[in-house]
Amino acid sequence: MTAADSVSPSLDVRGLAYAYPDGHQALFGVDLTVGRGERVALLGPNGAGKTTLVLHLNGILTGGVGSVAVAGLPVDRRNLAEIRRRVGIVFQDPDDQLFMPTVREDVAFGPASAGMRGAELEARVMTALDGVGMADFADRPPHHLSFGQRRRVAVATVLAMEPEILVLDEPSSNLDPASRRELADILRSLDVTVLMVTHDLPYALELCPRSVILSGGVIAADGTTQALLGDDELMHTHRLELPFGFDPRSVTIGA
Ligand SMILES: Nc1ncnc2c1ncn2[C@@H]1O[C@H](COP(=O)(O)OP(=O)(O)OP(=O)(O)O)[C@@H](O)[C@H]1O
Repeated sequence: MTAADSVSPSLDVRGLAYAYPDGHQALFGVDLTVGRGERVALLGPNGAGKTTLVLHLNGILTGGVGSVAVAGLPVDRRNLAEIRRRVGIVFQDPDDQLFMPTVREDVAFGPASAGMRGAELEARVMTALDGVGMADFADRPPHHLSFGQRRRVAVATVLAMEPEILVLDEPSSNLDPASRRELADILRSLDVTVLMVTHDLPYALELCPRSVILSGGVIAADGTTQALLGDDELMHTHRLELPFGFDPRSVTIGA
């Protein structure tokens, strides 16, 4: 297994342009660099190209113009196994990621597929489950857990691969306020680079010091989440709306 390059940024996207096979151009030259340990929210209206961008990060989509590198390693067909270890994507529906009889087996699946066995595997699984506060649930069937607990286990399945970057698609969706807060605390406690795609702007503000707005297939803004969400004209232009009465200056951002 290639060691991740410790000097390069976690993610380096340069000039990424992509048209779907039907000819629809979804990305028009995206540049995005995310440094080690940063937490960045990827914001933008429906159809902006956020999913298209994310699917390029681990090579699910390829064939566009430009380049994507993860910790210095270019995303291309020859590197896909290592890239998929480095880029952990947590999809919106945890049931897309949980399919084994027990939580432990689900979390073990990735590292075991990469050849890990025995005490090393068990330690890896328990560290990942501890990280999301689910160690006590290791022997439970995932389908007996609540939605919020299943989402945490889905995060653990990705953490067990010790990714360079954790990509979360709408992590707060369908969570009650307590689960939402608990997941935010967990994500803040992790020592990993985070890219979070979300329409939940208060959650972006709570978790991510930096945000990027993708709109019409281009990066329209990149700055502190507080500054972006506080810019009424920018928000209006890109169809981003804060909940009524929400003042982004009133939130203390967790570093
Ligand atoms: N398989 C596909 N074939 C053709 N066009 C597609 C395909 N998937 C997405 N698109 C188009 O590409 C554009 C970007 O879509 P994408 O799903 O990346 O947006 P998004 O920002 O993730 O939106 P949302 O917030 O609604 O999830 C949209 O215009 C969409 O219709």
